[in-house]
Amino acid sequence: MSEWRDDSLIFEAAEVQQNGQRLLGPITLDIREARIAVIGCNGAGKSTFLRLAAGLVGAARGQVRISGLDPVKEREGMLAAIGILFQNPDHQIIFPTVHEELAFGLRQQGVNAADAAAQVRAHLEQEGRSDWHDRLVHTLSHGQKQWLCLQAILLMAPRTILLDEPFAALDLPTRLRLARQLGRLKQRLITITHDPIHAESVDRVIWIDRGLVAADGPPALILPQFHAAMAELGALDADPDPSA
Ligand SMILES: Nc1ncnc2c1ncn2[C@@H]1O[C@H](COP(=O)(O)OP(=O)(O)OP(=O)(O)O)[C@@H](O)[C@H]1O
Repeated sequence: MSEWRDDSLIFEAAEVQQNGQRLLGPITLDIREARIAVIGCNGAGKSTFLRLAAGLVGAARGQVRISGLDPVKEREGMLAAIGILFQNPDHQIIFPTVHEELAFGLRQQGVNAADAAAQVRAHLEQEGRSDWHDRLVHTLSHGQKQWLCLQAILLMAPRTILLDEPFAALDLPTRLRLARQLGRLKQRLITITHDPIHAESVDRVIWIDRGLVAADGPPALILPQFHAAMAELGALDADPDPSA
């Protein structure tokens, strides 16, 4: 990552709209830290924010620049710049077998078929899951599919990895293993998390509320405000009426 001259993620008054309705923004952020947590309530706009960063949705207004590139227009450049792990692995998986799924991203990055196959074998072996090579993806559990999707991204080694609640469906040993694996990575990680302990360990916390950045800064500053607001909401029997 350090060899790359510009690994910034810049959002300039960026807005996401759906059928003329604003889902997110305007958001203005300049992200250069290595470990970022994105926090907020259900429906706040966290996944939409990751999708905007990955170029899966375009900015209806304003702009997004990943390493200086427009993530919607520069799809090829994005393969090395950014990878995203969706909340639901079924939205991500394309191929019927584990080895095909793992090799796909590498092939997209221009690795030849033989080298991609060798890398996949070596990776599964290193993870102690060589027996998964020919497994049919539809026979995997939800958590196993999520693990597979993450391994596919790790094989591609993009400079920034976007993770939408990566631990949500994982059992404890896999979660601990994965946390260690992620902790060792040189890449930037931007993680949507509801886990307060994880959020405490990052360089920067971005709190999204009703499609806007409610607060942004070091965890020691942001998390006490966030937890106080969440405790207040949790004390109510229902969310406040947004139209009131
Ligand atoms: N394609 C869409 N069409 C209409 N509304 C959408 C669409 N995608 C998301 N939304 C709405 O945008 C808002 C933000 O959704 P988003 O998935 O980004 O929230 P989130 O913070 O990731 O929530 P959660 O923690 O529940 O995963 C929600 O109100 C959601 O209903």
